Amino acid sequence: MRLALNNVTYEIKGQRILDQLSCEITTGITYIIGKNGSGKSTLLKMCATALQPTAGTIEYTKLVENQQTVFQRKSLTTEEIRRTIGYMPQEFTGYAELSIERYLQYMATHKGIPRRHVKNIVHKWLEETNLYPIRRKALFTLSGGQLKKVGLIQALINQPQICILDEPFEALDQMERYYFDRFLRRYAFHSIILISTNIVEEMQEGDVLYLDRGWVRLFTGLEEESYQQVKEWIE
Ligand SMILES: Nc1ncnc2c1ncn2[C@@H]1O[C@H](COP(=O)(O)OP(=O)(O)OP(=O)(O)O)[C@@H](O)[C@H]1O
Repeated sequence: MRLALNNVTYEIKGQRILDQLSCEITTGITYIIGKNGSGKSTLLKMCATALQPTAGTIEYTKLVENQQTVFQRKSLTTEEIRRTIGYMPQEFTGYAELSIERYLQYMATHKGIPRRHVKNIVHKWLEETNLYPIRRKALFTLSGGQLKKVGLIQALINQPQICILDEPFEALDQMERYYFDRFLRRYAFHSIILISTNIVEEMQEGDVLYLDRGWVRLFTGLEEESYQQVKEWIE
């Protein structure tokens, strides 16, 4: 799977938020970083097909084998992208009146997990993220960290090939961050994972897309030198 941004520009109310952004992103973790208001959430919404660029294109392609057994790149349609994506927006709320368990079972079914497996899969996630004891609480009664975990689970539950997570670790404690981070790291071998963050300490090895008025710098492998550089930009 490959994601290509080609001169992506986004304007709203006369303000240019992203200016001719171009880069290619493949499987693995890519951190989207930048100061407050630099356009991280806007970019992620566009990658999740929730917003359209004002100009330029966002293209997902995957390798498919044709009848002559030759591999070719095929562009995914919007429908195919939506079926392939797990997205957690920054302001995730889910269906506020549903309980955690009902909501996750609903999402798992909606995302195509066979009904006979749904209960077990949801049960496992609830146990592993310490949400099991409060599984019957309605989403609107949850704390910020509890809701964030539900948001992450719904995005990851069907192991999507594209995960788009907007500030996923905000409000999580150290152990919970560690749990999701370990999961994403394993998962990054076969999926594109986009994570926006303002916290450089959260970043592990990965690529970095730095948004600064349309400038883009992409690092492959986050080594000590690049890590320090990223810290300087953010501060
Ligand atoms: N609906 C809107 N109307 C007007 N301006 C908007 C709208 N949505 C976003 N913006 C502006 O676009 C810019 C980028 O917003 P965005 O939320 O993408 O930034 P961000 O990098 O995710 O910020 P943060 O780190 O604070 O979450 C901001 O200046 C914001 O005020």
